[in-house]
Order: sequence, then C-alpha cells, then structure tokens
Amino acid sequence: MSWVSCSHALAGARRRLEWGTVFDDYQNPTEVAPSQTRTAPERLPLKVRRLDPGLPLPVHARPGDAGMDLRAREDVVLEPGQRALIPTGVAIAIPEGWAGFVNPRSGLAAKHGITVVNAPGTVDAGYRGEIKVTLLNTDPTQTFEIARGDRIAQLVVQRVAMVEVQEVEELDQTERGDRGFGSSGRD
Ligand SMILES: O=c1ccn([C@H]2C[C@H](O)[C@@H](COP(=O)(O)OP(=O)(O)OP(=O)(O)O)O2)c(=O)[nH]1
Repeated sequence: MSWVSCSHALAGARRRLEWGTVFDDYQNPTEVAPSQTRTAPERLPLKVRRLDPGLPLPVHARPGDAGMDLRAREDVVLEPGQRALIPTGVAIAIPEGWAGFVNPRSGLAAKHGITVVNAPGTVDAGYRGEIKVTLLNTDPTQTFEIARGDRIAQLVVQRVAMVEVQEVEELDQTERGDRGFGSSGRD
C-alpha cells in the first residue's frame, strides 16, 4: 500500500470513528452526524399467539418505530364520550424484566379525539390472555366507527425493574425536595 492510499485509508477510518455508523434496516451502513450516533437496537424475541388468524401479526411497521400496531378484532361504534374494551386478537408472552404498554395512536387522538382510557395500559410479563384496548371517544359531538382490522393502539415493549422495596425513616435530600404539581411555574 502506497503512503497516499494508506493515509486515505486512515482518514476514512478516523472519519468513520468520528461520525459513527448506523444501520438502515440494520443492514446497509450509513454515515450520520455525531449527534445522531447510535448503536443497533436491542432485539427482543416475542412469542405472539394469533387468536384470530384473519388479522396480521403486530409488528414494527418501520425500523425505528417504538410501537407495534394493535388492531380491533371486532367492529365497534363509539358515541361521543363513550368507551369500549376492544379485543385485539393477540396474546403474547413477554419475557420477565419487560412489560408491554398500550399507548394511543397520535393520529386518532389528533384527528378524532380517540384515546386509551388507562394510557398506557400495562401488559404484565405473566399475562397470557388476549390484549384488550380500553378506547375512549373524547370528541363531544362526533361518533367514531372502528372496523375489524383497524389499527386502534400501539404496543411498546420496555424493560422494567423488579423493585426490592426497602423501608426507611428518611429519604436523601434533593434540589426538588417535595415540590411538584406546577411548583416551577408555567413557563
Ligand atoms: O390496556 C390493557 C391493560 C391491561 N391488559 C391486560 C394485561 C395485564 O397484564 C392485565 C392486568 O392489567 P392491570 O394490572 O392493569 O389490571 P388491574 O385492573 O390492576 O387488574 P389485576 O387485578 O388483574 O392486575 O390485563 C390489557 O390487555 N390491556
């Protein structure tokens, strides 16, 4: 290798180190700015049982999406202010140390006022029943119709700590202390 090609190779290697590398679709390397540097995401195998084979599996629609869409197993009509417990046709086995969180979809919320009453609904690692979504129509006038197969919410799977509670007489001092509930003002 000549000195010129050697110095080019070194410069390229240094640039790659400085700029970091991400993987589009986890396969094609793409250079990005340092502020965007990240490593490939942790992969978590998740066993899913389809209780309704006519509905697709919940999957991340695009690389980088946090949630997997949950679909309605039944047609439902939500009158203004009405809520319903909607079956999704899937049961899952989340590994211990993780949990699923049923979150609203922002498009349904912004356009139609549709939210999840208990957002985020918590799906425990030990739960093997059908995942259900408690959807609420917050719109004061518009009825919202859900058809079987519609995407109604999204499931985000996250790590959770198994906490060991230790009772104490005093807690350590912090800058915030017991101030909360708007104590820092509005702006
Ligand atoms: O939006 C949700 C929330 C919960 N669940 C399922 C999974 C979860 O593991 C189980 C119990 O949920 P949670 O602990 O929130 O219910 P609870 O009202 O405290 O009932 P339980 O006494 O059964 O724990 O119900 C859903 O399918 N969707």
